[in-house]
Amino acid sequence: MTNIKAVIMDEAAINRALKRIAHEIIEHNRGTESLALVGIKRRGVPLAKIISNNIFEIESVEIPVGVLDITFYRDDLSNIDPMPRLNNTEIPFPVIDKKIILVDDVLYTGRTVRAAIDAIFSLGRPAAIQLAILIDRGHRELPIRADYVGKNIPTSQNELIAVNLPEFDQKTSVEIHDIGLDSHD
Ligand SMILES: O=P(O)(O)OC[C@H]1O[C@H](OP(=O)(O)OP(=O)(O)O)[C@H](O)[C@@H]1O
Ligand SMILES: O=c1cc[nH]c(=O)[nH]1
Repeated sequence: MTNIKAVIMDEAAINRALKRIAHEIIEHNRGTESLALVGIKRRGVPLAKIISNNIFEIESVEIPVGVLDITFYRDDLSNIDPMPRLNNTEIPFPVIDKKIILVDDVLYTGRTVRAAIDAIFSLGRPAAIQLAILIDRGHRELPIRADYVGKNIPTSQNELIAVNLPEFDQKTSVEIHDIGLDSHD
């Protein structure tokens, strides 16, 4: 059971961050040439679509959105493989020579993003891969960093970041939860 400790971003704050990220992507890449977005399921997908819509509002250019489904592979009900694996890919464009912007809701250990980078390279050689994240909560276990960050939220290991989006959660917010690991200290 987790307890909500605080609401860190409301809908307006999330929308502002995603508009800023759209501007930063355009600025960093000096336009939209060769850009493509890839959302990591589940919550990275609606975020990638919002960023694509925001870029359209700014530049009147449609940036394609692909989907990667990466989950922690379980070999039984108790053991979780330390490396997340690719389940499914819906990338409706060639990745060769594209500047791919990976999009996810939370960056934590970096293992999901590592699997996503592997998945992209298995499809071809992109010109570049960049990373857009709504929340960077720290605790990286791999040398991975985001190029575009909605908000940095320093956390402890006994906290959890919950990104709520209407597609899955019937609300739009970012919450910090206590997962109660300290309850017996
Ligand atoms: O940096 P990492 O340690 O890999 O953690 C980050 C990942 O964890 C969450 O996914 P989750 O497996 O909870 O699935 P969800 O997107 O369906 O919430 C989140 O959406 C990221 O994809
Ligand atoms: O706090 C976390 C860590 C990984 N994934 C999440 O969605 N939240």
